[in-house]
Amino acid sequence: ALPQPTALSCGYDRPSQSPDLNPIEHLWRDRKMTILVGDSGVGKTSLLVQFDQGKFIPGSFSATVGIGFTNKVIAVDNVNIKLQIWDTAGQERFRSVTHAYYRDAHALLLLYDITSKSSFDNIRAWLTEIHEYAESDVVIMLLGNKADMSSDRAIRRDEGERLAREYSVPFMETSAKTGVNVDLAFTAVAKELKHRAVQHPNQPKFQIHDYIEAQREKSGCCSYF
Ligand SMILES: Nc1nc2c(ncn2[C@@H]2O[C@H](COP(=O)(O)OP(=O)(O)OP(=O)(O)O)[C@@H](O)[C@H]2O)c(=O)[nH]1
Repeated sequence: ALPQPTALSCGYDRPSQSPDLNPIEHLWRDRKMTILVGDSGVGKTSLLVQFDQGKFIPGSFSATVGIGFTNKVIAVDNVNIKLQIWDTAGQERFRSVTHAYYRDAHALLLLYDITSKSSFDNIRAWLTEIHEYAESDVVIMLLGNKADMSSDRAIRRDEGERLAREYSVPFMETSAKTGVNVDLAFTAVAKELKHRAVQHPNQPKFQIHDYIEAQREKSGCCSYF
């Protein structure tokens, strides 16, 4: 049995699949499980707090213990997509706990810290784990967090882009502190999940790239590829 959620917990009900519901109603009922993963300290909890509450709590770093989740509803083309976002502990000693959740994940946001070379170098190992434990059609997005700390940057943007391209996953740099690209990252995931569930349930496709591109053209906002 999976351990109960700890921090951020606000109740968990499994999606129910009633045959007399149309696909849109199923979407409303279903919660799309999205998991934040990456080394300890890259900013997973901070990213979720910024997305959920629109704030950044500076100060001392307190590592997540175990795993917890929060629910968010994102309107995508008049359909409400419920994301159940799980914040995992990056520390090695909790790794076996988080592996158990990969299998049920619809989406994974994989973070590194642009000021930490080791967190970037470990992305390949994270991707290996994801491919081992998660479903093959899981939506994966690579995020280079702490984009506000450009003076301490250890990983150039193009290095992040290159790695993402190598694994065919979308990429952007985010800042949990300033909020840059935070909403966009979660919205892009929600759009992709809606696209897969409603329009092409059997043909997963990274429409997410197109969406990010369109947003960039509209606002000039985003660091992406
Ligand atoms: N400047 C800056 N600091 C950040 C950002 N995101 C997180 N931090 C800081 O980095 C430290 C670690 O952030 P957390 O969100 O706790 O990291 P985590 O990935 O959840 O760590 P674990 O729970 O151990 O896996 C904290 O001191 C945060 O304030 C960011 O975008 N910019």
